[in-house]
Amino acid sequence: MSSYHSQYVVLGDHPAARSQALAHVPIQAGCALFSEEALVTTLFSTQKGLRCDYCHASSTQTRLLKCSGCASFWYCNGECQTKQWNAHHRRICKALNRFTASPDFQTLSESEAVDALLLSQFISQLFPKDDFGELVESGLLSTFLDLLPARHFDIPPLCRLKSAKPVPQELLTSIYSRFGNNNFVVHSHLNAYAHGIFPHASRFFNHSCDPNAVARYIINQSQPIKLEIVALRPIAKGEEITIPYLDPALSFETRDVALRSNYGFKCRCSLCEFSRKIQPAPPVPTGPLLSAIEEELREHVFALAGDTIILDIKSHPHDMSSLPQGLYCLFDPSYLPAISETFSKCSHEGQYEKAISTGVTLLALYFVIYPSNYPQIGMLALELAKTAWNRIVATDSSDEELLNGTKSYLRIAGQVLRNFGKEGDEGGPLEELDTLTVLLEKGDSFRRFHSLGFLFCF
Ligand SMILES: C[S@@+](CC[C@H](N)C(=O)[O-])C[C@H]1O[C@@H](n2cnc3c(N)ncnc32)[C@H](O)[C@@H]1O
Repeated sequence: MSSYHSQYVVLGDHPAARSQALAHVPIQAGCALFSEEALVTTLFSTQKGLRCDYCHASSTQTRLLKCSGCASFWYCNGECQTKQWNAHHRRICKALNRFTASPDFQTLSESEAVDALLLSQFISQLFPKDDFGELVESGLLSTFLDLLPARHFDIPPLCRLKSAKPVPQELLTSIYSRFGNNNFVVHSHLNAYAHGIFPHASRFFNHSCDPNAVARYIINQSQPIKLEIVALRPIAKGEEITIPYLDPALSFETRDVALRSNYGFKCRCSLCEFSRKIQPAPPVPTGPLLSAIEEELREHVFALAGDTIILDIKSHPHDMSSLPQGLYCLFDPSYLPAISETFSKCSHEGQYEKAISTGVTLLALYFVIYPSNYPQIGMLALELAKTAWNRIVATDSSDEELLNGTKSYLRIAGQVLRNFGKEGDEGGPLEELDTLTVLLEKGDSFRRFHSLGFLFCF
C-alpha cells in the first residue's frame, strides 16, 4: 500500500484542474515538502541487470542476483526478491520471456514497452489471489482510480498472468487511461531510467512550465524508491505548488502539443503565455548579428567582466516582462538544441575556448527560461566548471580570468544542486562539485594546475 507524508501540503479546489496542492505553511527553498514510496516501478530495458528491479540499487554498489525463473529480473538480495515476488512477480515470472519476445511487445517503443510491463505488474499486484475475483484489500485501487484519466490512449499488450480468469477489460482500460497523464519518469542525477506509479503525488501536483517545485528520487537499499517534491524557492502559505510534467526548455510548440494531447489541458503559465504572445518567434540571424544578440543576452543575465567571467546574476532574469525584444528570436525552436549541441561537442573534443563561450550563452538562456534553482541550471553550470577546469589543466594556465570564471560557474552549480539535494545513485553531481572545489583550492595554493593531472571526462 502506498502512503505519503507531508505536513506542508493540503488539497484545494482548482478551477481547471479539479484539485491543486496548496502550501499549508510557509515553505523554505530546498525543503522536501512531500514524499511517497513507489507503488510499483519498471526499469528501462537498458537498465536491466544494472539495477535491482525492486529497490533500484546500482550494480556498481552491490552484486546483483538473477531471478532463476525468468532470468530477466535482478535483485540485490533475497529480501528484495521476496518483496517483489510477493508483490507481483510470482504472477508474471513464468510468462515474461514469451511476452517480451512476442511480436506485439517487440513493436512497442521503449516507453510503451516499459508501460506494458508496468501495467502487467500493477494488475498482478492488485489481485494477490490467483483468481481475479478478489482485489487487494486496501485503498490502493480506489486512490488510483480516483485520478483523472487521459482522453487518448491505446491499451498495450499485457503479459499473461498466472490466473484462472482473464483480467476484466474494463478494469484494464480504466487503469491504463490513467498511466500517461499520472505516472512519473524516475531519474538518478536527472537521467531518466524507469517509470513509476506514485498515486498520491499524482493526485496532488499540477503542472507548470514555471514551477516552484521539482521531483527527486531517493534510493534506499531493500526499500521501494521514494519520490520527494523539493521547493525551488520560498513558497508562501496558500500558494499553489506546481511541478513540471515536461522540460520547460522544450520548445513552446512541443510543450503545447504534449500538454494538450497527453494531459488534456492548455498551459497558462507565464512562460507559455509569453511564448504565445511572441508567436512565431522571429527567425534567428547568423554571423555577427547573432553574436551581438548573444552578447546582449549574456549582459541581460550576468554582470560580466571580460568575455567569460560571471561576477553575478542580475536580478530576475526569468521575468519575461524585462526581456529585451531583441532577444525574442532566441525562442526560435531551433536555437537552444543547436547551441546545446555545440557546447557538448566542443567540451568533448577539447575545444575549450569555444565550449566556454557557448556554455556561458547557454547558461544565460537557461536563467531566462528556467525558474531559479531549477536543477538543469546547476547541471549546466557544473559542466561549464568542469570544462573550464580541463582548460586550466590542459594549458597549465593560472590566468585569473579563467580561474575566477571557473569559481563562478562552480558557485552557481553549488547553490542550485545543493538546493535540489542528493538524488538516486551514489556519487554524481554533488560529489563532482566537492572534487572540483578541492582541486581548485589545491591548484590555487601553488598555481601549478597541470601537475594535479586531473581531467574530467564528459
Ligand atoms: C497528475 S494529475 C494532477 C492532479 C489533478 N489536479 C487531480 O485533481 O487529480 C494530471 C491532470 O491534472 C490536470 N492538470 C494538471 N496541471 C494542469 C494545469 N496546469 N492546468 C489545467 N489542468 C491541469 C490535467 O487534467 C492532467 O491530466
